[in-house]
Amino acid sequence: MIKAIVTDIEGTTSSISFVHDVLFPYAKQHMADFVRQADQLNDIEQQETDLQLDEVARLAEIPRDDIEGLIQQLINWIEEDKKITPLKALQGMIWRQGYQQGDFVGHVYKDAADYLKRWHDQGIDLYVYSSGSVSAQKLIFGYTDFGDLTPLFKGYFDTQIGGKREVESYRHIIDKIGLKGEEILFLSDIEQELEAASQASMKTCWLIRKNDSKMSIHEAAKRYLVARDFSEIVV
Ligand SMILES: CSCCC(=O)C(=O)COP(=O)(O)O
Ligand SMILES: [Mg+2]
Repeated sequence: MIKAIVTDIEGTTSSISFVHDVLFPYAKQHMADFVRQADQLNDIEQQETDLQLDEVARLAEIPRDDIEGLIQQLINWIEEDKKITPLKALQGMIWRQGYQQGDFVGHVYKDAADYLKRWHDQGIDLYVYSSGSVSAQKLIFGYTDFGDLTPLFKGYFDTQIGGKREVESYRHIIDKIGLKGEEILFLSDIEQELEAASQASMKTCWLIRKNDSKMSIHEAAKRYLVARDFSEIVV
């Protein structure tokens, strides 16, 4: 019996095009100003930005005072869709401004919003696991066409717990949730993520959305339980 569901975002609850055609370009467009004007942020945000830029400098082996070099590195990583924790944290801070100013709303498919509400009402614990930072996750679900969906979720996981294609990450998530792996259903559009979750003993379902997936549903169904949208997910 499924007692908890852990869902991916991009390609699962939300369209790939929203992430790639709205969020990533917005972060790319505003990254330089955000980093150059970090001294205008409040104290907590300034500290957070500083910590993340320290980490960018360390990972990219760029001198910490080479601000333009750091900005260029961050822009390159956005273009390459790198799932690097400090990049994801900075993107989340930039997107916060976009959501709060009404530049965009978080895209969530209607079937996802409907079934997340239904499962929540049935007493199933809901969690998110995405490469986007926890604060970016709260934003995309906080500013949707269906209102604020964050009260539906019991917890959020990002790459601080580990990469999404690593079995160990799912073992840590199982520990944190405190249920047996078999009692947790993981939803994703990426086969390598399903494989890692499955190896950690979670149940899985592969989302093959018409506009998001190039994979044929018949091919996918040979390897995993599949669903074209949340209404086809069996809990
Ligand atoms: C939290 S919304 C932005 C999603 C994001 O930055 C990303 O890289 C998508 O990763 P996911 O693990 O949700 O496929
Ligand atoms: Mg995904």
